[in-house]
Amino acid sequence: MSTENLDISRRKLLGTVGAAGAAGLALGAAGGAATYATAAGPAGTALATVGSTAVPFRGTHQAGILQPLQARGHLVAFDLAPGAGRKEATALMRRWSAVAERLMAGEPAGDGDTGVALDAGPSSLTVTFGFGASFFDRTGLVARRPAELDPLPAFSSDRLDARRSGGDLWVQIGADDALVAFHALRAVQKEAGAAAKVRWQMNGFNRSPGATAQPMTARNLMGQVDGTRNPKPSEPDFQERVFVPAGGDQPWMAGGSYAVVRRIRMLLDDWEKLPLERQERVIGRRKSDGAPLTGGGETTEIDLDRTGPDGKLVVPDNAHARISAPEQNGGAAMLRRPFSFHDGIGTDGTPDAGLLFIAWQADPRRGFVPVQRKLDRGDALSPFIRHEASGLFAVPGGPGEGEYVGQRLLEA
Ligand SMILES: C=CC1=C(C)c2cc3[nH]c(cc4nc(cc5[nH]c(cc1n2)c(C)c5CCC(=O)O)C(CCC(=O)O)=C4C)c(C)c3C=C
Ligand SMILES: [Fe+2]
Repeated sequence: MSTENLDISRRKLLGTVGAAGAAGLALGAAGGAATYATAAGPAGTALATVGSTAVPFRGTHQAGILQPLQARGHLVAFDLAPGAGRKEATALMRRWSAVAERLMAGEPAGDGDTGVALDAGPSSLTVTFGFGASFFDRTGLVARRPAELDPLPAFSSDRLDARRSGGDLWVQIGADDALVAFHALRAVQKEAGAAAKVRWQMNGFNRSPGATAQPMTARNLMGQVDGTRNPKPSEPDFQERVFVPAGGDQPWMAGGSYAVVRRIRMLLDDWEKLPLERQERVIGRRKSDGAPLTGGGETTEIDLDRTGPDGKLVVPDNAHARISAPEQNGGAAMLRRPFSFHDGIGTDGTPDAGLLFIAWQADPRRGFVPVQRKLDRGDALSPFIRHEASGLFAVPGGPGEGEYVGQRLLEA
Protein backbone atom coordinates (compact mmCIF):
# COMPACT_ATOMS: atom_id res chain seq x y z
CA MET A 1 0.00 0.00 0.00
CA SER A 2 1.38 3.45 -0.90
CA THR A 3 1.92 6.11 1.76
CA GLU A 4 -0.93 8.07 0.23
CA ASN A 5 -3.30 5.13 0.52
CA LEU A 6 -2.23 4.55 4.07
CA ASP A 7 -2.97 8.18 4.87
CA ILE A 8 -6.36 7.98 3.24
CA SER A 9 -7.33 4.83 5.04
CA ARG A 10 -6.16 6.34 8.34
CA ARG A 11 -8.19 9.44 7.76
CA LYS A 12 -11.19 7.32 6.90
CA LEU A 13 -10.61 5.29 10.04
CA LEU A 14 -10.53 8.33 12.29
CA GLY A 15 -13.30 10.13 10.45
CA THR A 16 -15.88 7.41 10.84
CA VAL A 17 -15.35 6.80 14.53
CA GLY A 18 -17.60 9.68 15.49
CA ALA A 19 -20.45 8.10 13.60
CA ALA A 20 -19.98 4.68 15.15
CA GLY A 21 -19.43 6.23 18.55
CA ALA A 22 -22.54 8.35 18.44
CA ALA A 23 -24.91 5.44 17.82
CA GLY A 24 -26.93 4.54 20.89
CA LEU A 25 -25.92 6.84 23.69
CA ALA A 26 -24.76 10.11 22.16
CA LEU A 27 -21.98 10.63 24.67
CA GLY A 28 -19.19 11.83 22.41
CA ALA A 29 -15.80 12.24 24.00
CA ALA A 30 -17.16 11.45 27.45
CA GLY A 31 -17.44 7.87 26.24
CA GLY A 32 -13.67 7.77 26.11
CA ALA A 33 -13.34 5.59 23.02
CA ALA A 34 -10.21 6.06 20.97
CA THR A 35 -9.18 4.77 17.61
CA TYR A 36 -5.99 2.82 17.18
CA ALA A 37 -4.53 4.81 14.30
CA THR A 38 -1.77 2.22 14.10
CA ALA A 39 -3.96 -0.83 14.54
CA ALA A 40 -3.29 -3.32 11.81
CA GLY A 41 -4.87 -6.51 10.64
CA PRO A 42 -3.09 -9.36 8.85
CA ALA A 43 -0.22 -8.36 6.55
CA GLY A 44 -0.16 -4.80 7.87
CA THR A 45 -3.57 -3.77 6.55
CA ALA A 46 -5.45 -1.31 8.74
CA LEU A 47 -8.34 -2.62 10.76
CA ALA A 48 -11.80 -1.31 9.96
CA THR A 49 -13.20 1.35 12.29
CA VAL A 50 -15.40 -1.00 14.27
CA GLY A 51 -12.50 -3.30 15.10
CA SER A 52 -9.98 -0.60 15.86
CA THR A 53 -11.92 1.35 18.46
CA ALA A 54 -10.51 0.85 21.97
CA VAL A 55 -11.96 2.03 25.27
CA PRO A 56 -9.51 2.78 28.10
CA PHE A 57 -9.71 0.41 31.08
CA ARG A 58 -8.52 3.05 33.58
CA GLY A 59 -10.33 6.27 34.45
CA THR A 60 -12.63 7.98 36.94
CA HIS A 61 -15.49 5.64 36.06
CA GLN A 62 -15.38 2.05 34.90
CA ALA A 63 -15.84 1.55 31.18
CA GLY A 64 -19.22 0.24 30.04
CA ILE A 65 -21.39 2.98 31.54
CA LEU A 66 -20.81 6.03 29.35
CA GLN A 67 -19.83 4.34 26.11
CA PRO A 68 -22.30 4.02 23.22
CA LEU A 69 -24.35 0.82 23.27
CA GLN A 70 -22.37 -2.05 21.82
CA ALA A 71 -23.71 -4.57 19.31
CA ARG A 72 -23.11 -7.53 21.59
CA GLY A 73 -23.35 -8.02 25.34
CA HIS A 74 -22.92 -10.71 27.96
CA LEU A 75 -24.02 -10.34 31.55
CA VAL A 76 -22.68 -12.88 34.00
CA ALA A 77 -23.11 -13.18 37.77
CA PHE A 78 -20.80 -15.26 39.94
CA ASP A 79 -21.04 -16.57 43.49
CA LEU A 80 -17.85 -16.98 45.48
CA ALA A 81 -17.05 -20.67 45.95
CA PRO A 82 -17.74 -22.29 49.36
CA GLY A 83 -14.84 -21.39 51.63
CA ALA A 84 -13.67 -18.46 49.47
CA GLY A 85 -13.54 -15.13 51.28
CA ARG A 86 -11.83 -11.76 51.13
CA LYS A 87 -8.38 -13.14 50.24
CA GLU A 88 -9.69 -15.15 47.29
CA ALA A 89 -11.95 -12.27 46.19
CA THR A 90 -8.99 -9.88 46.23
CA ALA A 91 -6.88 -12.22 44.11
CA LEU A 92 -9.81 -12.68 41.73
CA MET A 93 -10.35 -8.94 41.24
CA ARG A 94 -6.63 -8.60 40.52
CA ARG A 95 -6.78 -11.35 37.89
CA TRP A 96 -10.00 -10.07 36.34
CA SER A 97 -8.69 -6.51 36.15
CA ALA A 98 -5.45 -7.63 34.50
CA VAL A 99 -7.23 -9.71 31.86
CA ALA A 100 -9.87 -7.00 31.22
CA GLU A 101 -7.15 -4.40 30.65
CA ARG A 102 -5.34 -6.64 28.17
CA LEU A 103 -8.49 -7.58 26.26
CA MET A 104 -9.79 -4.01 26.09
CA ALA A 105 -6.47 -3.01 24.53
CA GLY A 106 -6.91 -5.73 21.89
CA GLU A 107 -4.23 -7.99 23.37
CA PRO A 108 -4.53 -11.73 23.98
CA ALA A 109 -5.98 -12.85 27.32
CA GLY A 110 -2.65 -14.38 28.36
CA ASP A 111 -1.26 -17.93 28.44
CA GLY A 112 -3.67 -20.39 26.90
CA ASP A 113 -5.62 -17.74 24.99
CA THR A 114 -8.40 -19.46 23.04
CA GLY A 115 -7.56 -17.55 19.84
CA VAL A 116 -11.21 -16.68 19.23
CA ALA A 117 -10.48 -12.95 18.84
CA LEU A 118 -7.10 -13.35 17.11
CA ASP A 119 -7.86 -11.39 13.92
CA ALA A 120 -9.92 -8.64 15.53
CA GLY A 121 -9.05 -5.36 17.21
CA PRO A 122 -10.53 -4.31 20.55
CA SER A 123 -13.90 -3.58 18.90
CA SER A 124 -15.02 -1.21 21.70
CA LEU A 125 -14.80 -4.01 24.25
CA THR A 126 -15.70 -2.99 27.78
CA VAL A 127 -15.59 -5.23 30.86
CA THR A 128 -17.34 -3.81 33.93
CA PHE A 129 -17.31 -5.32 37.44
CA GLY A 130 -19.84 -5.00 40.28
CA PHE A 131 -20.52 -6.37 43.76
CA GLY A 132 -23.88 -7.68 45.00
CA ALA A 133 -25.10 -7.31 48.60
CA SER A 134 -24.13 -10.93 49.42
CA PHE A 135 -20.49 -10.23 48.49
CA PHE A 136 -20.07 -8.20 51.68
CA ASP A 137 -21.28 -11.08 53.89
CA ARG A 138 -19.02 -13.55 52.10
CA THR A 139 -15.92 -11.37 52.48
CA GLY A 140 -16.51 -10.07 56.03
CA LEU A 141 -16.93 -6.52 54.72
CA VAL A 142 -20.47 -5.89 55.98
CA ALA A 143 -19.43 -2.55 57.51
CA ARG A 144 -18.55 -1.36 54.02
CA ARG A 145 -21.82 -2.45 52.42
CA PRO A 146 -23.58 0.69 51.12
CA ALA A 147 -27.21 1.25 52.13
CA GLU A 148 -27.87 1.74 48.41
CA LEU A 149 -27.48 -2.05 48.07
CA ASP A 150 -30.47 -2.76 50.33
CA PRO A 151 -32.72 -5.22 48.47
CA LEU A 152 -35.05 -3.70 45.91
CA PRO A 153 -38.68 -3.76 47.08
CA ALA A 154 -40.99 -6.40 45.66
CA PHE A 155 -43.23 -5.05 42.89
CA SER A 156 -46.70 -6.49 42.23
CA SER A 157 -45.87 -7.30 38.61
CA ASP A 158 -42.60 -9.12 39.47
CA ARG A 159 -42.30 -12.69 38.23
CA LEU A 160 -38.71 -13.17 39.35
CA ASP A 161 -36.67 -16.34 39.04
CA ALA A 162 -34.27 -16.44 42.03
CA ARG A 163 -31.82 -18.67 40.12
CA ARG A 164 -31.37 -15.97 37.48
CA SER A 165 -31.28 -13.11 39.98
CA GLY A 166 -28.71 -11.66 42.42
CA GLY A 167 -25.14 -12.89 42.73
CA ASP A 168 -22.02 -12.01 44.74
CA LEU A 169 -20.25 -10.55 41.69
CA TRP A 170 -21.46 -9.21 38.36
CA VAL A 171 -19.58 -8.72 35.09
CA GLN A 172 -20.97 -6.80 32.12
CA ILE A 173 -19.19 -7.39 28.82
CA GLY A 174 -19.94 -5.32 25.71
CA ALA A 175 -18.26 -5.22 22.29
CA ASP A 176 -19.10 -4.39 18.71
CA ASP A 177 -17.99 -7.84 17.59
CA ALA A 178 -19.65 -11.07 18.76
CA LEU A 179 -16.43 -13.08 18.81
CA VAL A 180 -14.56 -10.42 20.77
CA ALA A 181 -17.37 -10.38 23.34
CA PHE A 182 -17.50 -14.18 23.59
CA HIS A 183 -13.70 -14.33 23.90
CA ALA A 184 -13.87 -11.93 26.85
CA LEU A 185 -16.67 -13.92 28.47
CA ARG A 186 -14.63 -17.14 28.33
CA ALA A 187 -11.51 -15.38 29.62
CA VAL A 188 -13.43 -13.94 32.57
CA GLN A 189 -14.96 -17.33 33.35
CA LYS A 190 -11.56 -19.06 33.18
CA GLU A 191 -9.90 -16.48 35.42
CA ALA A 192 -12.58 -17.13 38.05
CA GLY A 193 -10.88 -20.50 38.51
CA ALA A 194 -11.87 -22.17 41.79
CA ALA A 195 -12.69 -18.86 43.47
CA ALA A 196 -16.16 -18.28 41.97
CA LYS A 197 -18.81 -20.15 40.02
CA VAL A 198 -21.22 -18.79 37.42
CA ARG A 199 -24.66 -18.21 38.97
CA TRP A 200 -26.43 -16.99 35.84
CA GLN A 201 -25.49 -15.69 32.42
CA MET A 202 -27.45 -13.71 29.82
CA ASN A 203 -26.65 -12.71 26.23
CA GLY A 204 -27.80 -9.55 24.54
CA PHE A 205 -27.42 -7.46 21.42
CA ASN A 206 -28.00 -4.05 19.91
CA ARG A 207 -27.79 -2.64 16.45
CA SER A 208 -24.36 -2.87 14.77
CA PRO A 209 -22.53 0.40 14.18
CA GLY A 210 -23.06 1.50 10.61
CA ALA A 211 -26.35 -0.37 10.14
CA THR A 212 -28.32 2.86 9.79
CA ALA A 213 -27.78 5.75 7.39
CA GLN A 214 -26.90 8.01 10.29
CA PRO A 215 -26.25 7.38 13.98
CA MET A 216 -29.52 7.29 15.89
CA THR A 217 -31.05 6.30 19.19
CA ALA A 218 -31.42 2.54 19.57
CA ARG A 219 -34.61 0.59 18.85
CA ASN A 220 -35.83 -2.23 21.08
CA LEU A 221 -37.57 -5.44 20.00
CA MET A 222 -40.99 -3.76 20.19
CA GLY A 223 -39.69 -1.45 17.48
CA GLN A 224 -39.66 1.67 19.63
CA VAL A 225 -36.93 4.28 19.67
CA ASP A 226 -35.67 3.73 23.21
CA GLY A 227 -33.22 5.98 25.05
CA THR A 228 -34.28 9.42 23.80
CA ARG A 229 -34.73 10.99 27.21
CA ASN A 230 -31.66 9.46 28.84
CA PRO A 231 -29.72 11.94 30.98
CA LYS A 232 -26.94 13.52 28.89
CA PRO A 233 -23.38 14.21 30.09
CA SER A 234 -23.84 17.84 29.00
CA GLU A 235 -26.67 18.34 31.53
CA PRO A 236 -25.66 19.99 34.82
CA ASP A 237 -27.14 17.24 37.03
CA PHE A 238 -25.80 14.30 34.98
CA GLN A 239 -22.89 13.45 37.29
CA GLU A 240 -24.94 13.62 40.48
CA ARG A 241 -27.70 11.49 38.96
CA VAL A 242 -25.42 8.75 37.64
CA PHE A 243 -22.25 8.65 39.75
CA VAL A 244 -21.51 8.49 43.47
CA PRO A 245 -19.76 11.69 44.61
CA ALA A 246 -16.59 11.73 46.71
CA GLY A 247 -17.06 12.36 50.41
CA GLY A 248 -19.89 9.87 51.02
CA ASP A 249 -20.08 7.32 53.84
CA GLN A 250 -18.53 4.63 51.62
CA PRO A 251 -15.45 6.37 50.20
CA TRP A 252 -14.55 3.32 48.09
CA MET A 253 -17.64 3.99 45.91
CA ALA A 254 -16.55 7.49 44.81
CA GLY A 255 -16.87 7.68 41.03
CA GLY A 256 -18.90 4.48 41.07
CA SER A 257 -22.53 3.82 40.17
CA TYR A 258 -25.30 1.34 41.01
CA ALA A 259 -26.55 -0.97 38.28
CA VAL A 260 -30.12 -2.27 38.39
CA VAL A 261 -30.37 -5.25 36.05
CA ARG A 262 -33.76 -6.65 35.03
CA ARG A 263 -34.48 -9.36 32.49
CA ILE A 264 -37.74 -8.07 31.05
CA ARG A 265 -39.53 -10.42 28.71
CA MET A 266 -41.65 -8.81 26.03
CA LEU A 267 -44.95 -10.50 25.20
CA LEU A 268 -44.37 -9.83 21.54
CA ASP A 269 -47.30 -11.83 20.13
CA ASP A 270 -49.72 -9.64 22.11
CA TRP A 271 -47.82 -6.44 21.38
CA GLU A 272 -47.58 -7.06 17.65
CA LYS A 273 -51.39 -7.53 17.44
CA LEU A 274 -51.97 -3.95 18.65
CA PRO A 275 -52.61 -1.46 15.86
CA LEU A 276 -49.85 1.14 15.46
CA GLU A 277 -51.99 3.94 16.89
CA ARG A 278 -52.57 1.98 20.11
CA GLN A 279 -48.90 1.00 20.36
CA GLU A 280 -48.02 4.69 20.18
CA ARG A 281 -50.53 5.60 22.89
CA VAL A 282 -49.00 2.94 25.19
CA ILE A 283 -45.68 4.80 25.08
CA GLY A 284 -46.82 8.35 24.30
CA ARG A 285 -44.38 8.62 21.41
CA ARG A 286 -44.44 7.89 17.68
CA LYS A 287 -42.96 4.56 16.70
CA SER A 288 -41.36 5.75 13.46
CA ASP A 289 -39.11 8.44 14.92
CA GLY A 290 -39.70 8.53 18.70
CA ALA A 291 -41.29 12.00 18.56
CA PRO A 292 -43.81 12.80 21.32
CA LEU A 293 -47.48 12.43 20.35
CA THR A 294 -47.77 16.16 21.04
CA GLY A 295 -45.67 16.84 17.94
CA GLY A 296 -42.22 17.88 16.76
CA GLY A 297 -39.20 15.60 16.39
CA GLU A 298 -37.55 13.01 18.60
CA THR A 299 -35.95 15.56 20.90
CA THR A 300 -38.91 17.96 21.11
CA GLU A 301 -40.10 18.26 24.69
CA ILE A 302 -43.21 16.23 25.41
CA ASP A 303 -46.23 18.36 26.39
CA LEU A 304 -47.92 16.32 29.09
CA ASP A 305 -50.75 18.83 29.62
CA ARG A 306 -51.91 19.09 25.98
CA THR A 307 -55.47 17.98 25.28
CA GLY A 308 -56.95 17.08 21.88
CA PRO A 309 -60.18 18.27 20.24
CA ASP A 310 -62.01 15.59 22.28
CA GLY A 311 -60.76 17.22 25.50
CA LYS A 312 -58.67 14.14 26.35
CA LEU A 313 -54.94 14.17 27.10
CA VAL A 314 -52.91 13.63 23.91
CA VAL A 315 -50.36 11.63 25.93
CA PRO A 316 -52.64 9.29 27.92
CA ASP A 317 -52.41 9.35 31.70
CA ASN A 318 -51.04 5.79 31.74
CA ALA A 319 -48.54 6.27 28.87
CA HIS A 320 -45.09 4.87 29.72
CA ALA A 321 -43.26 8.07 28.77
CA ARG A 322 -45.53 10.11 31.06
CA ILE A 323 -45.29 7.83 34.10
CA SER A 324 -41.52 7.35 33.88
CA ALA A 325 -40.64 11.03 33.33
CA PRO A 326 -38.48 12.60 36.06
CA GLU A 327 -41.02 15.48 36.29
CA GLN A 328 -43.60 12.91 37.49
CA ASN A 329 -41.22 11.25 39.97
CA GLY A 330 -39.68 14.01 42.05
CA GLY A 331 -36.75 14.26 39.63
CA ALA A 332 -35.88 10.53 39.80
CA ALA A 333 -33.78 9.60 36.76
CA MET A 334 -31.39 6.91 35.59
CA LEU A 335 -29.13 6.22 32.64
CA ARG A 336 -30.66 3.30 30.71
CA ARG A 337 -28.08 1.27 28.79
CA PRO A 338 -29.79 -1.97 27.79
CA PHE A 339 -29.22 -4.92 25.50
CA SER A 340 -32.03 -6.75 23.72
CA PHE A 341 -32.15 -10.53 24.15
CA HIS A 342 -33.60 -13.45 22.24
CA ASP A 343 -33.20 -16.90 23.78
CA GLY A 344 -35.16 -18.89 21.22
CA ILE A 345 -38.79 -19.78 20.61
CA GLY A 346 -40.70 -21.81 23.22
CA THR A 347 -42.73 -24.97 22.53
CA ASP A 348 -45.84 -22.74 22.57
CA GLY A 349 -44.35 -20.74 19.70
CA THR A 350 -43.74 -17.57 21.71
CA PRO A 351 -40.33 -15.91 21.50
CA ASP A 352 -38.31 -15.73 24.70
CA ALA A 353 -37.18 -12.23 23.87
CA GLY A 354 -37.08 -8.81 25.46
CA LEU A 355 -34.82 -6.33 27.16
CA LEU A 356 -31.84 -6.81 29.45
CA PHE A 357 -32.66 -3.54 31.17
CA ILE A 358 -29.60 -1.99 32.82
CA ALA A 359 -30.12 1.29 34.68
CA TRP A 360 -27.19 3.26 36.10
CA GLN A 361 -27.68 5.72 38.94
CA ALA A 362 -25.96 7.25 41.97
CA ASP A 363 -28.64 5.81 44.25
CA PRO A 364 -31.35 3.33 43.19
CA ARG A 365 -33.62 4.69 45.94
CA ARG A 366 -33.65 7.98 43.97
CA GLY A 367 -33.62 6.36 40.53
CA PHE A 368 -35.05 2.98 39.62
CA VAL A 369 -37.16 2.32 42.75
CA PRO A 370 -39.56 5.31 42.69
CA VAL A 371 -40.00 5.06 38.92
CA GLN A 372 -40.67 1.32 38.96
CA ARG A 373 -43.12 1.80 41.89
CA LYS A 374 -45.08 4.23 39.76
CA LEU A 375 -44.90 2.04 36.64
CA ASP A 376 -46.05 -0.93 38.73
CA ARG A 377 -49.23 0.94 39.65
CA GLY A 378 -50.51 1.54 36.14
CA ASP A 379 -48.14 1.62 33.20
CA ALA A 380 -49.92 0.96 29.88
CA LEU A 381 -46.85 -1.09 28.89
CA SER A 382 -47.25 -3.57 31.80
CA PRO A 383 -49.61 -6.02 30.02
CA PHE A 384 -46.92 -6.48 27.36
CA ILE A 385 -43.87 -7.12 29.55
CA ARG A 386 -42.81 -9.41 32.41
CA HIS A 387 -39.92 -8.79 34.82
CA GLU A 388 -38.32 -12.24 35.12
CA ALA A 389 -34.98 -11.65 36.87
CA SER A 390 -33.39 -8.90 38.92
CA GLY A 391 -30.02 -7.81 40.27
CA LEU A 392 -28.58 -4.80 42.05
CA PHE A 393 -24.82 -4.25 42.01
CA ALA A 394 -22.39 -1.67 43.38
CA VAL A 395 -20.01 -0.82 40.54
CA PRO A 396 -16.96 0.95 41.98
CA GLY A 397 -15.17 3.80 40.26
CA GLY A 398 -12.61 3.07 37.56
CA PRO A 399 -9.14 1.89 38.55
CA GLY A 400 -6.31 4.42 38.70
CA GLU A 401 -2.82 3.65 37.38
CA GLY A 402 -1.53 0.43 38.99
CA GLU A 403 -4.87 -0.29 40.70
CA TYR A 404 -7.30 -3.15 40.21
CA VAL A 405 -11.08 -2.72 40.27
CA GLY A 406 -12.41 -2.79 43.83
CA GLN A 407 -9.00 -2.28 45.46
CA ARG A 408 -10.31 0.64 47.51
CA LEU A 409 -12.96 -1.67 48.98
CA LEU A 410 -10.85 -4.78 49.47
CA GLU A 411 -7.68 -3.17 50.80
CA ALA A 412 -8.92 -0.14 52.73
C1 LIG B 1 -38.13 1.57 36.18
C2 LIG B 1 -37.62 1.97 35.09
C3 LIG B 1 -38.02 1.56 33.71
C4 LIG B 1 -38.33 0.33 33.20
C5 LIG B 1 -38.36 -1.00 33.94
C6 LIG B 1 -38.60 0.50 31.81
C7 LIG B 1 -38.95 -0.52 30.91
C8 LIG B 1 -39.16 -0.35 29.55
N1 LIG B 1 -39.17 0.83 28.83
C9 LIG B 1 -39.43 0.58 27.51
C10 LIG B 1 -39.51 1.53 26.47
C11 LIG B 1 -39.37 2.91 26.60
N2 LIG B 1 -39.06 3.60 27.74
C12 LIG B 1 -39.01 4.93 27.49
C13 LIG B 1 -38.70 5.94 28.39
C14 LIG B 1 -38.33 5.74 29.72
N3 LIG B 1 -38.39 4.57 30.44
C15 LIG B 1 -37.92 4.78 31.72
C16 LIG B 1 -37.83 3.85 32.74
C17 LIG B 1 -38.10 2.49 32.63
N4 LIG B 1 -38.46 1.81 31.52
C18 LIG B 1 -37.56 6.15 31.81
C19 LIG B 1 -36.98 6.80 33.04
C20 LIG B 1 -37.81 6.75 30.58
C21 LIG B 1 -37.57 8.20 30.20
C22 LIG B 1 -38.73 9.02 30.58
C23 LIG B 1 -38.47 10.49 30.42
O1 LIG B 1 -37.43 10.99 30.83
O2 LIG B 1 -39.32 11.19 29.83
C24 LIG B 1 -39.31 5.13 26.10
C25 LIG B 1 -39.44 6.49 25.39
C26 LIG B 1 -38.17 6.97 24.80
C27 LIG B 1 -37.08 7.29 25.79
O3 LIG B 1 -37.07 8.34 26.41
O4 LIG B 1 -36.23 6.46 25.98
C28 LIG B 1 -39.52 3.88 25.54
C29 LIG B 1 -39.84 3.55 24.11
C30 LIG B 1 -39.57 -0.82 27.39
C31 LIG B 1 -39.85 -1.53 26.08
C32 LIG B 1 -39.40 -1.39 28.63
C33 LIG B 1 -39.44 -2.81 29.04
C34 LIG B 1 -39.26 -3.82 28.26
FE1 LIG C 1 -38.95 2.69 29.67
